Amino acid sequence: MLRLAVPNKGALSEGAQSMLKEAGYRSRRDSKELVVVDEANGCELFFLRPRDIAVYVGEGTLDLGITGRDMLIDSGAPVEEIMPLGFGGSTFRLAAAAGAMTSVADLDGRRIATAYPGLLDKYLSDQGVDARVIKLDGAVETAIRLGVADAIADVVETGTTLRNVGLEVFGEPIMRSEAVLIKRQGAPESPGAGQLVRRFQGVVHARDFVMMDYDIRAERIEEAIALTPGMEGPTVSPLHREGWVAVRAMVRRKGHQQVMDQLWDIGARAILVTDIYACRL
Ligand SMILES: Nc1ncnc2c1ncn2[C@@H]1O[C@H](COP(=O)(O)OP(=O)(O)OP(=O)(O)O)[C@@H](O)[C@H]1O
Ligand SMILES: O=P(O)(O)OC[C@H]1O[C@H](OP(=O)(O)OP(=O)(O)O)[C@H](O)[C@@H]1O
Ligand SMILES: [Mg+2]
Repeated sequence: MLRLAVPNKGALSEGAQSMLKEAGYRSRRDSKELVVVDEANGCELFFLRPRDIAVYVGEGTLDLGITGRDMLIDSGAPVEEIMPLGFGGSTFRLAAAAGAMTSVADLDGRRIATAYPGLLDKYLSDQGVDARVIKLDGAVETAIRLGVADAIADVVETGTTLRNVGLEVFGEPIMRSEAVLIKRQGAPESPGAGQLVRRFQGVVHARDFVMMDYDIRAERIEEAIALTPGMEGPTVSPLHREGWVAVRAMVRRKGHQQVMDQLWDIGARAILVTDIYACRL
């Protein structure tokens, strides 16, 4: 049976559960359920702290896991990313009191509080900065006010938490993260893993793309295909009306309104956009 680690709480938990549900796997009945056996799909789901997931997968006790890219790097565990999952996006950034610091070089000889010491240590040594890393468990933004640190390195999504305590980011983002599917480095493919990856890719594509249908005069078809090339190529079918064709193609959700404008400008009509419920490309 395929053994998969899923975040049990926190910022990645809901996204991971929706992804599993859309991919046809069983979900847990309540948040206290720690192991779910999905007989129909031949897999077992283990609900674990997101921070521990890379450790379990790195040890080889579990075949696959869903965690954050930042947590994966922070853990230092021997795991690799199979695919990004398109949710749980964040940046990992340095911050200090407004106006106090402008670049990473200002950190030399200073104290930096973080819940991600592995990730921060690696960054500081890459940058050649000698600073003291203070490891905290969370709510690190308060460490500056309480005099425990001069700067912090933390997850920033909307920036609201930083603003609320009068801190400002400085320097370039240390990294961009999102939820990722991971496996042990160099591990052979576990039975059932290929199917799970294809299903997850199907969910990611179904969210990223829309289906576009429209009618257009046959002589403008090449221009239309250039705008909506589809995957293997769009489906073009004859219309009952002489000289017209119907076109059907998958189009990226982002920017699909612009594509509709451009199709309209070359004479396309009855342009319809629909969500894709599921797909396998
Ligand atoms: N707004 C956000 N706040 C925190 N983490 C986020 C956010 N958006 C996405 N993430 C991602 O979620 C993961 C952190 O998850 P979570 O917050 O559950 O862990 P944690 O902070 O160690 O746990 P806890 O908050 O329960 O102590 C990271 O990969 C992070 O990049
Ligand atoms: O930029 P924002 O949208 O404000 O989000 C970022 C904040 O959210 C996370 O905290 P979390 O709620 O996980 O608490 P924690 O610090 O205890 O982990 C993170 O550590 C930041 O504090
Ligand atoms: Mg957190």
